[in-house]
Amino acid sequence: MELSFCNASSLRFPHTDSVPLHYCSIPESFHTFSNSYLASKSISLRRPLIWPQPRLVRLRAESVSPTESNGSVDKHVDDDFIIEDVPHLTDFLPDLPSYPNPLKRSQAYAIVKETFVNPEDVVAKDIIVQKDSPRGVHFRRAGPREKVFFTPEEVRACIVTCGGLCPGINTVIREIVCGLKNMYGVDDVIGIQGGYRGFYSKNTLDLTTKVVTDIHKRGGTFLQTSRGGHDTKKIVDNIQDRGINQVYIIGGDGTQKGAAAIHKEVEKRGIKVAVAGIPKTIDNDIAVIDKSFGFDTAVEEAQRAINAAHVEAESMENGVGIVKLMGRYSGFIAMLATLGNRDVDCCLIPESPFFLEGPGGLYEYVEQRLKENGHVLIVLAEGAGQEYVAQSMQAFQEKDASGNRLLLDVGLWLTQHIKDHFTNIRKMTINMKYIDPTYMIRAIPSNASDNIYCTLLAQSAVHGAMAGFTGFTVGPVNSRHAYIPIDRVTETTNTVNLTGRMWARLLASTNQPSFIQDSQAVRERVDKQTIDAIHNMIINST
Ligand SMILES: Nc1ncnc2c1ncn2[C@@H]1O[C@H](COP(=O)(O)OP(=O)(O)O)[C@@H](O)[C@H]1O
Ligand SMILES: O=P(O)(O)OC[C@H]1O[C@](O)(COP(=O)(O)O)[C@@H](O)[C@@H]1O
Ligand SMILES: [Mg+2]
Repeated sequence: MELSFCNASSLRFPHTDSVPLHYCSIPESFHTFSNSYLASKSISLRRPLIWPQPRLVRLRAESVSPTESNGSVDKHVDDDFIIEDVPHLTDFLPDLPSYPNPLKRSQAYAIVKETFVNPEDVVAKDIIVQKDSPRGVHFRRAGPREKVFFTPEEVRACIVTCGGLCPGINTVIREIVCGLKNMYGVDDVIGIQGGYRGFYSKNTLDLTTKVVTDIHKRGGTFLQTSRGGHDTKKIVDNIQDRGINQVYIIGGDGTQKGAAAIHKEVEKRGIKVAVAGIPKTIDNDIAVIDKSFGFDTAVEEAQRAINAAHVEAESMENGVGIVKLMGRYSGFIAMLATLGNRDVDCCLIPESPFFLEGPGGLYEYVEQRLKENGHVLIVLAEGAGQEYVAQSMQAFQEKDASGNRLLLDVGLWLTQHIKDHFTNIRKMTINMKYIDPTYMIRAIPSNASDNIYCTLLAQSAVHGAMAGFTGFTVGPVNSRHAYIPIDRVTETTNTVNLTGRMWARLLASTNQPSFIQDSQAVRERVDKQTIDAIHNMIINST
């Protein structure tokens, strides 16, 4: 297939009808797919795809010498060096005064050699490159800046937690409060209770370092959470009424979309409010960042359930242990909990369709393991096989308050089907043990490594907001913390790459069937889906 530029403002897909495209409206994710993807598929462009305004490289006044500086600057150094920058309060409040960062005087940072992040520092999105590959996409490196745009006395910060639970939320809350106080001398931090709707329907909590000192030892969220209830206007009215000027929003993909809407409304109203998103998701489904906080804790905690199922299964003749783990659309917990365990015979995830009957199917494999090993252990993600469950239950699509599709219980469904098959068709007696530990895993406090991660996230968010950045999400990209435009993390979902090496490692470790009879066909399907996704994005953006 060949893609070519027809002219500067339209892009043609020769194999389909012509799809006109304004050069200035190529969606960001297009670029993600584009240069490297297109190159790998031998798709040639007559000129490289580069980011159009306003997402083109913009390093602001902080990084530009006084002679160069007259507001924001396009730093279009190289066609293939791209910085996806985050907004700054001075974008819509150009006369905002700045102040020297008080961190320099703080006890903690007094002897640090380079207290402040070099404004030119960026973090590369892709670190596996070849000699001739484009330099690609970069994000602004997180950390303290020489100039801040708030005095400690003027800051009134708030923290809100939304969506499902995840280990480590309380650590993030604690470290935002302590970071603001201990690094910047900020005393005024309030907690919004019960998620987004708490902005306009509940009283706030005063969050002092004393109040939050022990909360990291508890699971859940000290501030409570909810789904639904996002009303941008009411929320921003409330932010204004309460005199809040820094908003820290902890939550998943839905929450980050809400944060982006708040940021846009704030910008529209021209008020000095920095909006910082801290990504939370136990499913690890947030794009761009390496991994979400609480994920390691969840994988570790899942071992207890998997081990229990294994003990049960191996203690009886023809024991079948099934464990259901979280993962709506992304099977990361199931995949890594399986890889970390080694007793698991089969892992089923939403990304990888499976089938039950016939050669290469699950029943055949279960029977083989029962004969070879006397027992079998299956781990499955809640989103796996939903199409089967929906068919057999003739369910209609229900949604939760946030609009997420409510899943049917695939664990119970699979348990019943395996039982029926072996009892009625194979006339074998099996001992089935099904464990669903999902809420138990989510509700625990984070482990030590996640606590460290949560601290970095919280402190990076505080540094970013104090430096006047806004509309950003913070997170590690190739293990260096970065400020990422919120839209960037919400426009796609992080899922297990079936054609990547990690899934192959799992298959090699469990020796389970891949449920793929024709791997070339799957690769082509994945490729086609990618091309279709690009195509759809182009259509949607025109
Ligand atoms: N597209 C959206 N725009 C604005 N707010 C949203 C959007 N999607 C979800 N939200 C809000 O974000 C919050 C959490 O969303 P949810 O999907 O339940 O959890 P998570 O953030 O963990 O994905 C809810 O209050 C919901 O109303
Ligand atoms: O029952 P609840 O509280 O709605 O949560 C269930 C969902 O929450 C999750 O744990 C995480 O979802 P979010 O990231 O959207 O909060 C999913 O794995 C699961 O489907
Ligand atoms: Mg979500």
